[in-house]
Amino acid sequence: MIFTKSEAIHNEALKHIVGGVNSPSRSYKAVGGGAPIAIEKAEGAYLYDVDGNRYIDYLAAYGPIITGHAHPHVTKAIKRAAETGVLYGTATPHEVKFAKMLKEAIPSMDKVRFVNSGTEAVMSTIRVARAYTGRDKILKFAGCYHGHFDLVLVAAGSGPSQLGMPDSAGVTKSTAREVITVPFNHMEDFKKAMDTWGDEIAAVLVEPIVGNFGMVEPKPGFLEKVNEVAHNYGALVIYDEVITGFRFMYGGAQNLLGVTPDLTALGKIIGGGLPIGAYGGKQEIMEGVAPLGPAYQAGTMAGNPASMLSGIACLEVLQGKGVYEELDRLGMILEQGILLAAEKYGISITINRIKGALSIYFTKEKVTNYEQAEATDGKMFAVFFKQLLNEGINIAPSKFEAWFLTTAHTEEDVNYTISAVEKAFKNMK
Ligand SMILES: Cc1ncc(COP(=O)(O)O)c(C=O)c1O
Ligand SMILES: N[C@H](C=O)CCC(=O)O
Repeated sequence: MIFTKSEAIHNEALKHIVGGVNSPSRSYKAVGGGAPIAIEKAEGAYLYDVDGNRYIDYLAAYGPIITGHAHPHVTKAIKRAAETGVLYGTATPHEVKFAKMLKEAIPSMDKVRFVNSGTEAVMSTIRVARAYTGRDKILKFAGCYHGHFDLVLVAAGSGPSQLGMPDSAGVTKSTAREVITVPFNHMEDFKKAMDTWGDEIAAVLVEPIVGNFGMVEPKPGFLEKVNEVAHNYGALVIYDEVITGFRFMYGGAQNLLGVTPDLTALGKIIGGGLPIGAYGGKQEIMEGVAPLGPAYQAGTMAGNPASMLSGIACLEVLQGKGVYEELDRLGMILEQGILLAAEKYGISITINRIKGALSIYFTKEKVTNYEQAEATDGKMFAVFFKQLLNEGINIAPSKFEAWFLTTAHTEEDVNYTISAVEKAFKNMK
């Protein structure tokens, strides 16, 4: 494959955009460097770069594109928004319709608020939890990524970990002191931390199914116990469902797992590809938000009609019969095909898959927490990434990010992908 034009664009980007990328996760630094592919257009399961190469896309823009690129129903909604004015700074019927849809899908949210990103959604839940409890500290789990505001850039997974900087510079020591970090899936450490700081903790923040050091499920009973212990100490529980919301079923991971938080943060999928975030929770907690309560949170672009209409359209597609069953079915074919290929060429891998989302770790060991994910072979991953790219398969340039199937992927796409993986493993053995 030739990447000449992508390289030229990257060289130009380096002169004008920090690191040549608008989010560090997009850089190829963790996979040996090089120019990220520059995309000209996308349709369905495919990306087309400026050099004329086509890729089967499992990045899905880090998750939001669950209906595939330029899905006609979503595109129609975005066109409608463009034609009727994209921002009014007033109330709209769309935001009410969408809020109702979210509440019906995720019943733990009595009231919601729209914001513009997952970062904002999580940040707001923390402010609301602090306002409600009158406490300052939060507890998070190592390797979980919750956006790029100061408080959660401590032991963060995803992009920060990919670049070897889970604790960002620029976060003050006093901010870092407000965050307690414990390993995911480790109840003893969690209990110990709560016994020590429980009375000062406003909220326990958790990705109920982790998506930022690969896909990692909670051990049976873990989240139930987190709820019990947190509530015993008067702390709230916040689920960051920015990745997991509407990923595995119509609703959140909380619906799938049958555990309920006090507050939920959403993003990604609910915007149908346009910028969005939302948060919600129990009425008495949410009514602490301005203008009803003392916790201030605002936004010029919040609830903008384009994101609302796009999000509604995306959820309408996801309401279709058999959508999630098909994502699961294709996910299973992909998982089994890759495992067989690995066995054939003696490559040690572990796959964590939940329905249509999966991660491939270069290790023989199980991966249930961040430490284990970090210990997996990054060099092997880097080679794998480049091999796949050359075969026309686009995944995230990081061993910590997941593969996402979309409603646009076909069995043919998946079978082609398996053959590309097989070729890659053959070259890597
Ligand atoms: C679980 C989780 N929370 C929060 C965020 C932040 O969302 P955004 O990038 O939209 O600010 C992300 C991804 O970036 C995420 O994966
Ligand atoms: N893993 C992150 C979110 O899920 C990736 C998004 C980004 O950092 O740009």
